Amino acid sequence: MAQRWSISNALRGMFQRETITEETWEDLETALITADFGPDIAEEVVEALRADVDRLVVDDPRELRRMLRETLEERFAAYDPTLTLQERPAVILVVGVNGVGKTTTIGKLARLLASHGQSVVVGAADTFRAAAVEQLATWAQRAGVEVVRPEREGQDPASVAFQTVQRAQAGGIAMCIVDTAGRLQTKGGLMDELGKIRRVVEKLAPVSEVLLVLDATTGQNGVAQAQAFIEHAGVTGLVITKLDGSAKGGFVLAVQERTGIPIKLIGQGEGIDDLTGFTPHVFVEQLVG
Ligand SMILES: Nc1nc2c(ncn2[C@@H]2O[C@H](COP(=O)(O)OP(=O)(O)OP(=O)(O)O)[C@@H](O)[C@H]2O)c(=O)[nH]1
Repeated sequence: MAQRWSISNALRGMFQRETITEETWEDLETALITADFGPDIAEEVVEALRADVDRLVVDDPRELRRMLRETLEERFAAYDPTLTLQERPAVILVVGVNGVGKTTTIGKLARLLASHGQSVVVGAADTFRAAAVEQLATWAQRAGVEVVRPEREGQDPASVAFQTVQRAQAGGIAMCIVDTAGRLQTKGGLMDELGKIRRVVEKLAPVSEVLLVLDATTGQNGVAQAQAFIEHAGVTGLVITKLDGSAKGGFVLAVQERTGIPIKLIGQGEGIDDLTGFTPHVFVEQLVG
């Protein structure tokens, strides 16, 4: 089944024509803008392909499809999507605004790492809401990994993060994933708290990854969210969630290029197995069809 974010349907008419015409280019630009690549990237892609088509004297739209895949794949692959988890323990902080899917992503990631034979502990440094702690504990149980809870409601999140890393070190646990409370990128005090969590954790161990979770359905607004987190939390990778509910496959490229931070994981569903690494080749095959 075609992914909802695929632009293959939008491109269908274009590839059914016998030759490449002016309408072909208009259709392509519209398809790219509709998919939320943003006007700048859409224009750049169309211009680059136009130049190649002229230079190589191509007039078969099927050849243009192949060239479109290549151009997009090259742009997607300009960043390294590999998670850097060599430290022991490898500490991963997960940050983002409210409701983007942080806790769900942690459950899925814990499962993914555990299925590769890694021991994992997750820490509930979202101490504002008791329900958030329980939600994380439920995911940990599903993933078959340990959880460190706050000792009391409202405990300093940095101290829960600290205790989670201590637990990993004491138990020889390889991976330590810390959940943080959702926060609006405009709330300065809460953003500073992320810096504190990081500094406190670093007293024990280096932070291997700071993953910023972005909801694909928010589109270009996600870029503004990303900038503030990048400034305050030293983000090393992006996780794009809810792509299954989005028609905005182009957002993935736009956010990566505008922030300069690689996409490392993609969430496409609410189930525990609905998280994958980001593979530009596979993504573009599905995107262009
Ligand atoms: N369709 C879909 N839903 C998702 C995905 N990831 C998360 N969700 C849903 O998004 C909602 C919010 O997810 P949470 O994991 O609670 O989000 P959070 O960022 O931890 O939320 P706060 O702790 O309130 O900031 C839940 O209903 C999840 O099931 C995804 O990839 N696809």
